[in-house]
Amino acid sequence: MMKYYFILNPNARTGKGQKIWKDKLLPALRASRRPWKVFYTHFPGHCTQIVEQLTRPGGSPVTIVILGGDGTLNEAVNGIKDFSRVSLGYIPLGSSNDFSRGMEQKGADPAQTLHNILRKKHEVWLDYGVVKAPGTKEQRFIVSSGIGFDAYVTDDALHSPIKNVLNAFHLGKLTYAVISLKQLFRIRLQKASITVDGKTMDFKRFYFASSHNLPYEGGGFKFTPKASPCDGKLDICVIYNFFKGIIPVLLPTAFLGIHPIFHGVKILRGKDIHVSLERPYPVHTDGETYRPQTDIHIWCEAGKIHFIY
Ligand SMILES: Nc1ncnc2c1ncn2[C@@H]1O[C@H](COP(=O)(O)OP(=O)(O)OP(=O)(O)O)[C@@H](O)[C@H]1O
Repeated sequence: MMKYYFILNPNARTGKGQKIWKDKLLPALRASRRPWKVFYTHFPGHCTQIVEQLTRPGGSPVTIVILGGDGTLNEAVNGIKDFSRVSLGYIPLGSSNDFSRGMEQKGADPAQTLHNILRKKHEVWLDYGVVKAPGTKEQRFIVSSGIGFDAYVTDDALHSPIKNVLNAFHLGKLTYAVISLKQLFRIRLQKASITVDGKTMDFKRFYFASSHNLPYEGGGFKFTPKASPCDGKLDICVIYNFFKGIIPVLLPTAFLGIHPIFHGVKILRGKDIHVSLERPYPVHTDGETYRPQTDIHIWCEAGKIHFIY
């Protein structure tokens, strides 16, 4: 019988995920009488290490179920060695949950999702994206990867004390708005050249380009409303040529996915993308940031992930 491996980030949603695991999922799993094992992640990068061990070429088929947020799911996708013998399940226990929002899994009862995974209620072969910059390791993403303003905001939100200060005053929901305004003042706009499947376009006053496997990022911004994780392509949202004062008006419209009505928003689609800048901008993959880059190559790996839900 196929063994189920669960990987739980006990810190997801600042600890609430672990409680859901203990109270709801563990009893259901015990009652299911399936062979299973759980791993707890102890540090960033740990999930990738566990998945690497479980999916080494030559082993038997495994089902790996991730219990955490988008960051833990990203780590799992980055750890898979042999896709052909892995089935992946996901029970969203994180805070932003852009993956489950895009898969229309958001709000689903965790115990019901577990039940569906054990019964393989739905099966699909998902694409994932890859980013590569000169001299760096390839980085996979399952939701989106952006370069520019969105990555500045992500990076600031991960490291800035503003989040804790606002949380102390019960104003945590304002974190992204405050950080976005701060980064808007700071960003030095520049020209960008973007090539999609061999066709090059130039953009002046460039803010960011985010390449998407699924429609949402940043906790609900529907930057690419029509992105599909099963079409073998990525949708790219490019924001450019706006006066800075317009951005606080533009960004809220992205929650509804109606921002493409503005000049200065371009939605592109393709398999192979190059972004080239004059000065480095930071990059994020599924909300985790790494050092600023001037040239990145992004591409889509089609239908590699056997996903059950
Ligand atoms: N034991 C741990 N201690 C600290 N950080 C951890 C631990 N285990 C995993 N992490 C890191 O925490 C990061 C965020 O976790 P995760 O995405 O699961 O939850 P979240 O932040 O609540 O949700 P979301 O990413 O959807 O906002 C992961 O990228 C992972 O690297």
